[in-house]
Amino acid sequence: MQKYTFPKDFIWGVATAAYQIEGAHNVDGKGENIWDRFTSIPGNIYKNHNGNVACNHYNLYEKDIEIMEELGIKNYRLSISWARIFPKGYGEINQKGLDYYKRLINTLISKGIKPAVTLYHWDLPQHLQDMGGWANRKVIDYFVEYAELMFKEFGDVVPIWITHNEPWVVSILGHAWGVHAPGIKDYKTALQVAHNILLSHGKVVKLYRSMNLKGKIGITLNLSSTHPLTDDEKDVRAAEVYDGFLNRWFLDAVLKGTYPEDMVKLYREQNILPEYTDEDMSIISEKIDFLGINYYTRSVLKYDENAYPLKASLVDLENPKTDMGWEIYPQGLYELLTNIHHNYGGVDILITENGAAFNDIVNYKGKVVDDYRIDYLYRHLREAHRAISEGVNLRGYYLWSFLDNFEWAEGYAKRFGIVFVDYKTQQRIVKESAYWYSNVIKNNSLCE
Ligand SMILES: CO[C@H](O)c1c[n+]2c([nH]1)[C@H](O)[C@@H](O)[C@H](O)[C@H]2CO
Repeated sequence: MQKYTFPKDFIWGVATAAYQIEGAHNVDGKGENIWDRFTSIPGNIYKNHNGNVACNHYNLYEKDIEIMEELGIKNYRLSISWARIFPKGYGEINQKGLDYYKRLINTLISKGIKPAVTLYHWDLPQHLQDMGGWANRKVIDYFVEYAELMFKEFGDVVPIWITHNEPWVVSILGHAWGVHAPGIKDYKTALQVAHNILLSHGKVVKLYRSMNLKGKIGITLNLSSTHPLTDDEKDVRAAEVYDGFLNRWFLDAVLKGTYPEDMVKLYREQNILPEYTDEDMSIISEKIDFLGINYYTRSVLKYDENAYPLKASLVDLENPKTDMGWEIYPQGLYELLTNIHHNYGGVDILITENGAAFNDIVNYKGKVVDDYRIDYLYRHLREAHRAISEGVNLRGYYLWSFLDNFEWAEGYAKRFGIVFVDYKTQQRIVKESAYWYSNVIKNNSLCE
């Protein structure tokens, strides 16, 4: 039987995010955030679901951490809800919110589970949105103030920090396509938001360095290997442009301190280029300790004369898909990892999200036999191992997600968890994929 062993100190973890699991949306002094507001508007979310209760992790975190401990999970990526700490986004601190995260993080550490904290996973305090949100450069300063408090409170016990989760999703889905909070549909605003988020990232990295903290800090980008539908030069160009739009705009800014020239030219021609300075770019590219990558699927592109602003459209192929409709394409992870390794100086990489939604059911024995998810995870970890064997500095993998949770615009209709959540009873059922992953962690290897 073929065995694929990972490096000795490889980080095996699971991931979640505050708004998707905590619930307690207006409890203990938490301020309103943009997802509380966005989900309260009928029509925005599948069946008007919201995160008001979610997995009730705010109250059940000890039970959830016990499950992690039983599974031998030693690393947990979580996010902090900014509005629980600063209800208005700045100024007055909500001590009960701070105390919750102290309890949560101390419980993890007491169980030997290392936290990796995402400072921003999409849940901007609504008060800041009311002043323009990320399109307003002032919000950058408030993010730095929030980060500084988090570093002061938890900097000595949290070894891994992620400034932002997926600036592309925040900017494009939230400010160009309008399908995420705050529901704006304007590309110029979206690209200015992306820039301001990247600038806030760089400022927080500089702050972290100035505080002489001993952990590692990075940013998480959602990346996807891009493929032309055909070898027609128009399709090839469409894939290149989409690669610039999704991947290179962010990778080049963070790791090279420049925006890619082809995209600057395109955005300038479309009059959607953000305002920025050379100093901004220098700050944005402050050296990071790792690049976080969220990978789920590849992107196949075709030329489309009518597609604004890229003249490129995603193609939906008739290939095996997850419940999200995303093609299952494990080799795309290998392509991405090797491309980044070769094009961006061998930066250390953490896969901060990879996983799959499937239509899980609880069988007559009360079990969730999610073999499809095990197959997805196996195939992607196999590609990760291939990349490592070819020299890629891949240091860890956080599975998305520990719990079934609120899947943004899809509400609770999509289950990504390795632990099933019955939202009516809040009962947890450990899925077969969790036991499988527990073995991978224990053996630090994949077995065919
Ligand atoms: C194209 O997928 C994105 O990279 C992506 C997928 N996902 C994400 N980003 C977010 O970081 C999570 O909050 C989602 O729950 C998760 C599953 O949808």
